[in-house]
Amino acid sequence: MVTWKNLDTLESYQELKNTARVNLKEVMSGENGAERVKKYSVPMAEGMAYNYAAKAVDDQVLEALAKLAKEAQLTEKFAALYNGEVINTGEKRLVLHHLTRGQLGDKVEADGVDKREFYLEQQKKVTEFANKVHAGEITNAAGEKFTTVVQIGIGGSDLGPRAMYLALENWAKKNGTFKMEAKFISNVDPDDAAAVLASIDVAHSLFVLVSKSGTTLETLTNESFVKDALEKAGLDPSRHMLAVTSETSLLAKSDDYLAAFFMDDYIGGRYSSTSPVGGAVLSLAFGPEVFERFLAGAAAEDELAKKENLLENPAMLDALIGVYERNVLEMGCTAVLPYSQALNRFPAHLQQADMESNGKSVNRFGEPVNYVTGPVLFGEPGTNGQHSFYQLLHQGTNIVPLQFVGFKQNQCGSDVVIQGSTSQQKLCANVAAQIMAFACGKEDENQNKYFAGGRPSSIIIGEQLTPESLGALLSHFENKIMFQGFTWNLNSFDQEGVQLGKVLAKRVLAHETDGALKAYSDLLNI
Ligand SMILES: O=P(O)(O)OC[C@H]1O[C@H](O)[C@H](O)[C@@H](O)[C@@H]1O
Repeated sequence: MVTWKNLDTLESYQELKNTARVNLKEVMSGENGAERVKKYSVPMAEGMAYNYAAKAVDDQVLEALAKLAKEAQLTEKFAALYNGEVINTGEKRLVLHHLTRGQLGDKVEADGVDKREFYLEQQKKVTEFANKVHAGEITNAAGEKFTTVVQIGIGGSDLGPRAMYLALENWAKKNGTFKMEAKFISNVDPDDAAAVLASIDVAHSLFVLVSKSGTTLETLTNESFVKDALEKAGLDPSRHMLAVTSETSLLAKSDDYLAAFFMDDYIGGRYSSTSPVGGAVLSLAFGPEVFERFLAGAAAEDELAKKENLLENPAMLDALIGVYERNVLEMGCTAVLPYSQALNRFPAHLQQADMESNGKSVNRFGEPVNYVTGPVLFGEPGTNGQHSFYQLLHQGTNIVPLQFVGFKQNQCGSDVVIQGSTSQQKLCANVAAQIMAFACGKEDENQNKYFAGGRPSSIIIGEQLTPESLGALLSHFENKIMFQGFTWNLNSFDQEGVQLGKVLAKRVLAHETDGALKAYSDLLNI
């Protein structure tokens, strides 16, 4: 049995607050620092490692964090989740995204079926469909092969799949598994759909309409936009569109689609990349085998999240160091900085995954909490970010904990030696340099050129960004967010905070406004 308690009622949290602060600059200098880099590292799946040498922790803090993990029953709560308890209390739902990629515990039955079987069956349907499209067995009305796939969706039905597609696009081209180009339409801004439509050959395009609820205004509007374009091109939309939705949504009952693949209410939108929400577009783009390799990487990382020993559980450790930074060291933001161009949109996906999950002021029982919860998360790939917002990270008045991600090898294999080093070496040299610059700073009599240091970071290092390591990376962050939510005693799986704006926008469109909202409507010519 697990008990759900607020963080500030836990004894180990008080103990953690009383641990001595670590002087990062000191501990990362000299041979001491070199030792830490070797010692403070946890293996992840697929040969990756989570290295936290440059975080402001030492053995005492880690011990206190281990006690906190125990008292907060993080392992037991994760087990309760994957064994099918109603963890999403706000919506009274199970939370089963792990089951889309593996079986971590007991068989979970809901709605009268074995849920693992249900997810496998949907994945099989996606695989069969994608194989038929690639083989030219499913074609357009003229009998020609589809060459492009366009995902229409927003939020969780866009960000994760889009980030994953971009992460593997060049890898697939290099490895001969690239099958179809993918594009994404998300924004209700008509310029988004128009630009995508103008960039493709609609007659040879498949459109995947993705909406778990089947009611999202932006997605339904964009569906109409695309249907209109197909009709204007003399094409039958039902020969070009498929749907990914929950079985209970209205979309599931429509005959307007070539095929429909299902998820259910137990897969949160922002956790749906490993369901058909990501599966359809990724299988069509790269082949189902690549998608399965991605799932295998996620499943392997999920297994590590079950480990009770904090120092062997990278997601739990990352989560608790984050809680320490947020609640004890009082740092309000966090930045995710992948030194990999392919992870260009990964921070955007994590913005939703993290902030929509843990951006909350009430606990899982709806009672206000007396401590801070999820941080503001942002990020950009390095080295680009270095020439942009790193100024604030190095010398600003806020200390922002950083999460670097780096790979030893690039994806495309092409590189050049300029001034004695390859571009890949330059990329990796930069991330190493940044970690040390943030941790140790630099003395200077000129205050303008002085770097205080003491700015904590971690780095996930992998061999290469492949389907497996991408899956592992995704799982790591999903599980990190989950463990933080457990520690803060939040329900990380609902998102009531997005509702109010939707309701007010409807009112504006129906011209049912007064006061300032009416004034804004007038200003915007609605
Ligand atoms: O997949 P859908 O039901 O269309 O939902 C799309 C998105 O919109 C909602 O407003 C939520 O904020 C997101 O969590 C969700 O991913």
